[in-house]
Amino acid sequence: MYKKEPLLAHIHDPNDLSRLSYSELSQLADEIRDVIISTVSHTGGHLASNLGVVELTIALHRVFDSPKDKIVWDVGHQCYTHKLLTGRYGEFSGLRQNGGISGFPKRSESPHDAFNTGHASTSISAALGLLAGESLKGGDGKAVAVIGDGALTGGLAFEALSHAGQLGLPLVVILNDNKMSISPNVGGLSKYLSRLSMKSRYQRIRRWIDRSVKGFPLIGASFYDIMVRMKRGVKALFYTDNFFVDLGFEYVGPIEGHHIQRLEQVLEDVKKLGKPVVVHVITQKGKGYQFAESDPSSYHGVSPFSVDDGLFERREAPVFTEAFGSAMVRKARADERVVAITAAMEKGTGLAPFRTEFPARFYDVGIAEEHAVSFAAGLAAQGLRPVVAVYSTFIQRSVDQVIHDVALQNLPVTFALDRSGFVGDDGETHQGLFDIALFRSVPNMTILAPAGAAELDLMLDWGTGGQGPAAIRYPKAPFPENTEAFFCPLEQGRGVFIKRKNSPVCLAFTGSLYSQVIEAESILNAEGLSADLYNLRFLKPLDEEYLLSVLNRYKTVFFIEEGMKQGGIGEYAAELALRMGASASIRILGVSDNFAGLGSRKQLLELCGLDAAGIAGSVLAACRKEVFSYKKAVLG
Ligand SMILES: Cc1ncc(C[n+]2csc(CCOP(=O)(O)OP(=O)(O)O)c2C)c(N)n1
Ligand SMILES: CC(=O)[C@@H](O)[C@H](O)COP(=O)(O)O
Ligand SMILES: [Mg+2]
Repeated sequence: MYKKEPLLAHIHDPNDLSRLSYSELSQLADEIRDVIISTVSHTGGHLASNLGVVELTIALHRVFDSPKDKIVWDVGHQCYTHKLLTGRYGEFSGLRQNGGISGFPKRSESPHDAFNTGHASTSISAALGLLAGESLKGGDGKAVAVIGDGALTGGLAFEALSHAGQLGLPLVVILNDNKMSISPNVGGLSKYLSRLSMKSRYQRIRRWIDRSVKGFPLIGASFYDIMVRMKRGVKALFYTDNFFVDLGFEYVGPIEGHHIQRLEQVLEDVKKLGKPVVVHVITQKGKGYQFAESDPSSYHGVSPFSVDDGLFERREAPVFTEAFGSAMVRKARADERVVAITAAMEKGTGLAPFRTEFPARFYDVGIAEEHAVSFAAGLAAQGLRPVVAVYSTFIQRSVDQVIHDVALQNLPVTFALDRSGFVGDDGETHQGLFDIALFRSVPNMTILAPAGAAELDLMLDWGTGGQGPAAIRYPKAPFPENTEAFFCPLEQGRGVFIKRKNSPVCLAFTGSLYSQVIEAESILNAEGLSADLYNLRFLKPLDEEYLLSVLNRYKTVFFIEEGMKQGGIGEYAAELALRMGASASIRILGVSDNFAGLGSRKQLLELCGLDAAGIAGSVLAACRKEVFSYKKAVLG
């Protein structure tokens, strides 16, 4: 059979697209899908979302003149085709790998990446800012925000739509509607978009009328009036309300999102409109890969898999998320006040079994973390015990709601902060390194860090049974085998010793680093040193007297935390030691004042000296230094 010359390798810049025919563009789309599927099957990544926007991305790059025109990708998890068309085909095999290219847009990577994204619902604000900036500078570059129906459920997107309607700048908002967030999209907005799709007939008629009126300029005022009246009549019939139009946008759509030529025609039209416009595009998530088409949720973000049968590589051990999910079901069985809330992360947070057993006590609020927290506060004020299950990185959205709506009223809301610490391949936008520092300063707040599943269970009891807010932080990692110490009842503000041999050195650690600390101790033993191991459990509040007694027992205490050093637990202990005159010298191992980038959790722990070898190395270096200064002082 005749084999077609591959095209993708010859696309170095979006301008190269202009010389391709529509049949070549269709071949290019197939090639792009093949590259995405085969690469992601090795690297992991966001498969289904990317497969859904191949044609849309090609059309956008043919119509708009990137990088002069700015295309902002919401969340950015669907930017793979964009990367392949903007000179990164050669680097694509390093997708999401340490030293490779990011799975999200990065301005540092390419001038075509107009704005960094990763968290949802920022694109309209950012694109509007880019456009306003261009206009102030007197330029004529355009701006496009590409936002999914899921990301549009976030409040920030609505704030931006409102402002854009007010400014009236010619912002193009592409609403990529595939009826899916990670799970099926939820809420009134999702239903509204479906209703809009059903009204597509109106749009066709409206355009036909517009064309007819424009086409007969000399036909006289009376005919024009009739047409305008007819247009109003049609509007009354098919188009009673359009949210976007009411905000000051033109609305076009819905348009089939896998037909490059048709997309292009519409985009060419809206480019010339000179006012804000929403282009409603219907796409299929997972398009072109049967397993992803039939189960887009499971193929949203994937680990490596086999292309032929769609099966994922087996994970070695159960992870904290699963321990949390099972614990939640047990708590709900025992206490009917327990309810669960997720902001569009039902699967990721392990709440699917809870939802199945307690559908009436489960709330998916959409990508709306701020609302999730204030909503939980309301439930708590009614005597319920809400648990907001949210990734550490996404609770950053809700700092004010945690302070203003929950902590100020001392309401018993439990925050289950999954993915606390390094999350790996999503990179800097998703690392969960700030929660300790963000919430340690909040009065009434309790922060807990389990080292294992049994401890997580105890902590969930503590949170749901307590009188005020509690955050439980745990990593994206397998949980270690339970040991006796994990079952010790919790005592407010105190940790628990995992090993205690009256060594001169103590390693005090946040739970997620349990395995690394245990292994570090073995390395130290092999070097002839021993260390006591203290699992902090509580990161706030701390029983100062007790902590002081711990500090006074050792020559050196290492505080080892999977989070930022600034505002962390070690910093607090150092201040306590100084204030109360503790004898121990304090060392802090944590993440220094920097954003942690791409790499697996293992690689990032290594990079920050928080893996077993790094921890042991720091202890050995400190002890050697201390022996050296002792020798110098005592022996001269
Ligand atoms: C603030 C925030 N919350 C949650 C997420 C996790 N998340 C990433 S993509 C996604 C679904 C997005 O749906 P949509 O915008 O419709 O894009 P699609 O994947 O359907 O193309 C979610 C919930 C996020 N990135 N940011
Ligand atoms: C893009 C995004 O924010 C999510 O899809 C995120 O990547 C999910 O992370 P996990 O794979 O850890 O659930
Ligand atoms: Mg969607």
